[in-house]
Amino acid sequence: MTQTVDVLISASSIPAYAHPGDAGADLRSTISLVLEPGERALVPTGVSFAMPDGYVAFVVPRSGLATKHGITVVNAPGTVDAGYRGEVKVTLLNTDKREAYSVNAGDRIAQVIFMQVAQANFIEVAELPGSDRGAGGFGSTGYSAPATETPAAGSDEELKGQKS
Ligand SMILES: O=c1ccn([C@H]2C[C@H](O)[C@@H](COP(=O)(O)OP(=O)(O)OP(=O)(O)O)O2)c(=O)[nH]1
Repeated sequence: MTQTVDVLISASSIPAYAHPGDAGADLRSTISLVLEPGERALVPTGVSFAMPDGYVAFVVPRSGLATKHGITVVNAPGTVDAGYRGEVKVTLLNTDKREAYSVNAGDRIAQVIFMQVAQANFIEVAELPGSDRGAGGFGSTGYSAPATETPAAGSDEELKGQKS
């Protein structure tokens, strides 16, 4: 079942979830603007929140705008702190190299996701405990599919086996 949290809101248009169970509620622009290729702009949404401590709101791109028009959120996920009472704004970027993108007032430009977060209680130590991964990162596990015991259907090994 979907968890909910009470969030106080002051808004010109209340963000809506398109479907039951959706994680993101759509944010609308309060202004019209044109983003030229490669251009970014800080876009007001007309909403301000008060959420409980221990929560954060993340401002993230809409996949349709990203895929069809190259519109993204520069700092995604934009972090709205629980204590922030100002207007939520979205730093939109038009990554398309050729096409300008027009935003009309009222357009759904991004979405906001509410999540529980913990603050770290930093405990300084001389040496960190070991782990399976250790310090490996940044592609240390490679990029191709891991080798398997059984060759995939249609693989070279399987075809060779059929021939012999
Ligand atoms: O996409 C975003 C990101 C942030 N904010 C607001 C809410 C957030 O609580 C505040 C500060 O954001 P952040 O901490 O990311 O910015 P900063 O550059 O570190 O500024 P500050 O010094 O004010 O913390 O700005 C937005 O409205 N939209």
